[in-house]
Formats: sequence, structure tokens, C-alpha cells
Amino acid sequence: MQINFTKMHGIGNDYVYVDGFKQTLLDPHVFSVFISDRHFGIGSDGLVIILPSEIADFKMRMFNADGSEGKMCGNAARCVGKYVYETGYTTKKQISLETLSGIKYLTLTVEDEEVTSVEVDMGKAILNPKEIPIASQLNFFINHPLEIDGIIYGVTGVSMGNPHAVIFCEDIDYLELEKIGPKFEKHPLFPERINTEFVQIINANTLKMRVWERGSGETWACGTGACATAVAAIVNGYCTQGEEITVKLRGGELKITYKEDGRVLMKGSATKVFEGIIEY
Ligand SMILES: N[C@@H](CCC[C@H](N)C(=O)O)C(=O)O
Repeated sequence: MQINFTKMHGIGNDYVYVDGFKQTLLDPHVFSVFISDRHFGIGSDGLVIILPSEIADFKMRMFNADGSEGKMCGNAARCVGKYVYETGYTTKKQISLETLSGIKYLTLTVEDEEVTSVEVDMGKAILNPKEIPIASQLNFFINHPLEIDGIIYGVTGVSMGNPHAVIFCEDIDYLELEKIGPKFEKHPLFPERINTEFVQIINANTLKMRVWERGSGETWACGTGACATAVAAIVNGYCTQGEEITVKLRGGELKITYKEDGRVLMKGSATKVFEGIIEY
């Protein structure tokens, strides 16, 4: 069987996009593992399928590189906005997108018919451990100590539709994420595993972040992770709610605003790399 695909990335967080209007993938979990392999597949952080929706303009399903399905992906949401506009599926610059964590609203910036950036209304951040989920009876999980390999980390739990553990560190460049990331991801405190962000404060409006993603390992960016990071920085008193925060990731920058009403806005680029056909 031949599958047509488009390779896209949001500041280096790269996925293989399959147009679900034209093709049906019977086993997307298995297909995601196959195409994500950087030696034997296409090479990506996972798979995104763009689909029709009965309750929004479009629907997105996303799968991590290990085949697990993610409920939300910020970088993929921006790329889907670019894809549906530039393929002519819509002429709208405000698009609703169904995800497993609810409907998200995209606003496209278009120059010469090319989508140059996308703002996503990511909905409300969730700080209640039970909803994240974190196995804790606390009402909030803010800078809570967690020992991994003899080191105490201060963990702030945030859900952006998917679970995040945010940790503020002095210097993130030296961290060996491939060693410590899996220990957070699989810790019994996090019954659905967790995405972990390691964050350095640059100043009150700028944060630097690396991420170990549940199901994909270290990626060059994570949109939901950048949103969770901005929220965590605010609840820990490093930044101010309502102000725009620049989150610098390995693959580029995102602009995040945690609004007074609890919604989080994320703005950044979306890039198409190439199209192809793969035998499967
Ligand atoms: N890279 C994504 C998040 C992808 C899903 C995540 N690994 C999960 O399983 O929750 C983003 O840009 O938000």
C-alpha cells in the first residue's frame, strides 16, 4: 500500500502529516512507529492525521513515535492550520480544530497566500493534580519535591489537555535528558506518564526550555509544553499573568500569553518541509 504524506514541523517538532480526507490508515499506532524511525522510516516525532469533523472545521489525531495517541499537540495544531489553508480546504483565517482534548481555535497570519504564523487558543490550563493526572491528594502541585537518582527536583504539574511536569533549573544545557527524562515519564506519580519540561529563567518575559516528551523522547520543541511552562513560571512567581512570554526551545521560539481568564494563547511558525509517498 502507498501512503502520501507531508513532512512538516513547528520549530523543529516534526511530524508526518497524512491527509485523512483522501486516505484511511487502518492502524495509525503501528504506522506512527514505522514512519517515525529516523533510520528505517521517514524520521519524525510522530504522526498527525487531518480529518473532517462533525463539530469543528477540522479534526486532528496525533500519535507519538512509540505509537501512543496524544490528546493534544500545540505544534501540530499550527501545522494543521497551515496545511488546510494552503491546500485550499478552507479560505478561513479563523479555524476551529477538534482534538481529543476539545476544540481549539486557530488564527492564521497569511502573507502572499502563505501561512507565516498561527496563534492557537489552547483553552484553559488545568492545575488540579487529579485532572492532570498526578497521584496526589493536593489541590495544586506547585514546586513539589520529587527525588530522581538522589536529586530533588521541584515539580509543577500543569495539564494543557495533556500532562506536563515543569521543573525550573539553573542551567538546562548540561542536563542528560535521555537519562533523567524516562525516569520522570515512567514515575508512579504520573499514572498516564508525563511530558517533562526543564526550564531556565532568562528574565521576567523570557524562558529557555528543553523537553522530554512522553512517547517521543527529547524533541526540539513542544507547544503544549511551552504553554505549561509559561503557566508554571507564573504560578511560581517568576513571570506575570497577562504578559507575553517568549519561550526559547531548541528549534525556535514561541510566544505564550496566560490570560487573566485562564486561557493560554500560543503563537509561532509552521513549516512544510517536503511531500512524499511511502510503501507500507
Ligand atoms: N509535541 C507536542 C505534544 C505531543 C504529545 C505529547 N507527547 C503527549 O503524549 O502528551 C506539542 O507540541 O504540544
